[in-house]
Amino acid sequence: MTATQVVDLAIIGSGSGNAIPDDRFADKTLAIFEEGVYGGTCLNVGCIPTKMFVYASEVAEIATHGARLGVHAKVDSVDWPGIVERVFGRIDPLSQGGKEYRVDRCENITVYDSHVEFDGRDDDGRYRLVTRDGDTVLATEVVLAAGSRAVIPQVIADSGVTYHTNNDVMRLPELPERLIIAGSGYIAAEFAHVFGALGSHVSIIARGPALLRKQDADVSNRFTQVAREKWDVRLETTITDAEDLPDGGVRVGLSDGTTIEADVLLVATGRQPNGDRLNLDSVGIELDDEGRVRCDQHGRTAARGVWTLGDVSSPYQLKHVANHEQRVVQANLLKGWDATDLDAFDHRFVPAAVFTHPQIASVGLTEEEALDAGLDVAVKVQAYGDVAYGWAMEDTTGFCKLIAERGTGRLLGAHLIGPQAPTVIQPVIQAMHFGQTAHELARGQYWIHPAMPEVLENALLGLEI
Ligand SMILES: Cc1cc2nc3c(=O)[nH]c(=O)nc-3n(C[C@H](O)[C@H](O)[C@H](O)COP(=O)(O)OP(=O)(O)OC[C@H]3O[C@@H](n4cnc5c(N)ncnc54)[C@H](O)[C@@H]3O)c2cc1C
Ligand SMILES: NC(=O)c1ccc[n+]([C@@H]2O[C@H](COP(=O)([O-])OP(=O)(O)OC[C@H]3O[C@@H](n4cnc5c(N)ncnc54)[C@H](O)[C@@H]3O)[C@@H](O)[C@H]2O)c1
Repeated sequence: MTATQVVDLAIIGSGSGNAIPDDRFADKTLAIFEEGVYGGTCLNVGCIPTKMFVYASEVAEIATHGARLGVHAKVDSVDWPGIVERVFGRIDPLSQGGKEYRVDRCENITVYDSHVEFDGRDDDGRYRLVTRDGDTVLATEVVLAAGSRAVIPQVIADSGVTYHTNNDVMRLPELPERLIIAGSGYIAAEFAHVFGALGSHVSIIARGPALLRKQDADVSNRFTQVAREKWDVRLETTITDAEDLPDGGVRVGLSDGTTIEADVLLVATGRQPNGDRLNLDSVGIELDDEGRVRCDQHGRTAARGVWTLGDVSSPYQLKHVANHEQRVVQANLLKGWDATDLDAFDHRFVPAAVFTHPQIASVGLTEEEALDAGLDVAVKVQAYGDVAYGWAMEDTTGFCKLIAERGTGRLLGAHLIGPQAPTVIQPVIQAMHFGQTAHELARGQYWIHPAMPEVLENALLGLEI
């Protein structure tokens, strides 16, 4: 089909962007463009499937290490195709159903299964959007919700070696015996756990001196130490060359002169916003130095009527942030570009978690950031092993690190590594948002005994503020 359609609102990207149209948009005509799988990264190739794999790996990890609790269990076998089927047997119908809902049941919405780019504006000032399939849509307003994509280091791209990313590694036909992971951030840490716990031999190639270096230094160092005990971790090392092996598998050469052979190479070296593939110049929208679409706190770009949200523009590549920004932009679309009461992005206390093993969660400033900001800080590190539930688990590596301002007791940051860290941290996120001090959080409520959050309670009480 090639046609020209005129709409009130065009949305580029069906991830967080797909949540914008609701009943309040029933009187508007809309177009949604999606060049990939409907529903975007989180649903199809990101948060949700990865965590479904992580949970299976967690079960394997616990079984494998039961002996220290007196439970002698072992993992007899891993049914990788069965796990893949379980995960995508649930996810694929959700994606398909989401698309069918928009196509079949939303009369005011047209879905275009194609890459789209801007081609300036027409004489009436409407944005001209042209798809790769040859359709043209003229839109009064546009939302950029185009997300991000995996960055492939030049040396890997140029080598011609077969590599995988998060887009396809979860659909491998069989569990690889040996896996090489390039990168040492979120995705590397999560997939190392997924494949390592299920039985793959994992090699991580990290160019820096530690894994997860954006975390607080104590967390990054502890994680690196734990990781080195179970995976082949190569620090301060880069890939210098790579090739497919004649009988299958890959070989990579490293900067220290060694080589590694494996069945699969996974690239996890960061994600780049997709704004560079939208021909934004034609409508006067700029990217910042990190390649993100520039916008104000209300999600407005420099082009009147063009809004933006999520990975394509946000400083945080996280789904809960994309969802928040989507709600802000959705509200502002309804209020109108010039409204004086526009909603604003709230990026003050953005939490994040890495679902690796041990789990990691953080919110607020690292100790280094707090000191660099010139704050007078109190720091308390409390081991999971100091509280009753930690004893129950025989935990020896987990801890909770809190950073607060001396004098006021204002909570500045929390960094946890250990079982259920993403759940245990939530009271700190809440306290920071609602302005509760460390003392109020510690003593203004009950803490269930002897539950894991007691590690947080004890850390709060231990802060010398
Ligand atoms: C492996 C992995 C695990 C993750 N795990 C977590 C997690 O546990 N927790 C968390 O908070 N975050 C996680 N994230 C990050 C999270 O997935 C993203 O921050 C979030 O999905 C971004 O949403 P979005 O709506 O901005 O973009 P997306 O969901 O990526 O949607 C953008 C859509 O736009 C489409 N598109 C782009 N350009 C065009 C174009 N020109 N024309 C047509 N269509 C276009 C794309 O195909 C895509 O479907 C993870 C990411 C990855 C990769
Ligand atoms: N649990 C979660 O919330 C979750 C999970 C996965 C991904 N994500 C999001 O997706 C983003 C992307 O994940 P990611 O792990 O790809 O990125 P990342 O930014 O977390 O880590 C990128 C890693 O790649 C390394 N790197 C970058 N360029 C390199 C190069 N040329 N050669 C070698 N190493 C290189 C970096 O040093 C770093 O270790 C994350 O930043 C995060 O926001 C979130």
